[in-house]
Parts: sequence; structure tokens; C-alpha cells
Amino acid sequence: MDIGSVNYLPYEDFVDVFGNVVEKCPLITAAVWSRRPFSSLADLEASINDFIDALPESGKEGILRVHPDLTGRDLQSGSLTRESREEQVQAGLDTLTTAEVSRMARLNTEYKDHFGFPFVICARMNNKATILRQLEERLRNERTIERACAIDEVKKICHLRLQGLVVPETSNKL
Ligand SMILES: NC(=O)N[C@H]1NC(=O)NC1=O
Repeated sequence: MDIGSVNYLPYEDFVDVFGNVVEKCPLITAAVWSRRPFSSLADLEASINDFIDALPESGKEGILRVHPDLTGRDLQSGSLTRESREEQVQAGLDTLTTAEVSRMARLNTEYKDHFGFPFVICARMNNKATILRQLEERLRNERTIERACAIDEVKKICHLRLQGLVVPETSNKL
């Protein structure tokens, strides 16, 4: 789909297509629809990012809180969203050794107990080694810095999801 077609989508279709670009937050997509027309994919992405940035800190934490744990029960039970599952598999998180699964579970719990929201990272820009390292390092961050860091990761995930849905303008012209 190109950005011209995106601008013609009725509200329901727009939310059907883009409702999970921010994991389990269709409300963001619904709000951003009224900012049409978008001049480009980057403009659509900027509208989503502006909406997120304008949220109070409790709203940002809410976005983080609905994310599934990496390699948590959800991946094992198959209850992840399609996007999240594909991203975790692409990062190799379905091939962890038993020792890595326990280490990840222990660190995820420690992180969530400490910050009150789950550890979020753009899996497709990482692999299991960098994810484990980041999890350990970010646990030591001061809370405000960590929240901002996690929201940046949400935006990276959103960027890649959008690219899978809308043809960038340069490709259109080929
Ligand atoms: N917890 C967490 O980071 N989950 C996310 N990361 C990612 O790339 N996709 C997700 O759902």
C-alpha cells in the first residue's frame, strides 16, 4: 500500500491495518487517523511519535506495560500477537538454551520488579546476545532514563512495522 491509499482508508480499515504498529495500542492508531492526510510514511510515523511524546509519563508506562515479556510464557504458549512472535523468532529468541531461558526469565522478573513495567527492546535490531546484555545493563539505569530508553525502543519497533505495511515513497517511483 502507498501513502495515497493510506489517506483514503476509512477509520475502521485504518485501525485494522495499523492497529498494532504500537503493540496492543490501537487507541494510538485511532487517534492519529484524524491527522490525515499524511504527506509521506515519515509523516505518519511522526504523527504516531508526537502522540506518544505528548502522553503523560503514566501513559508512556501504560504503553510499556502491555508489551509481552521477551521469551516469556507468551512465546511458549503461542499467545503473542503475530508481529511480536515474528520479531522474537527473528532475533532467535525461540532457540535459547535452557540456561539462557532461565537467565532471561530471572532478569525479566528482576527488571519488572524494579521498574514496574516489562523490559522492551526492538528484537529485530538485536539478537539473543545483545538482548541479554542490554537487559543486564539497562537494569542499572535510573528510572526516568530507562523509561525514555524503552519508549525509544517502542518507536523503533513501530518504525519497522510501518515499513512492512507502507511502501516508502522512493520505492514507489522505481
Ligand atoms: N518485550 C518486548 O520488547 N517486546 C517487543 N519487542 C519486539 O521487538 N516486539 C515485541 O513485542
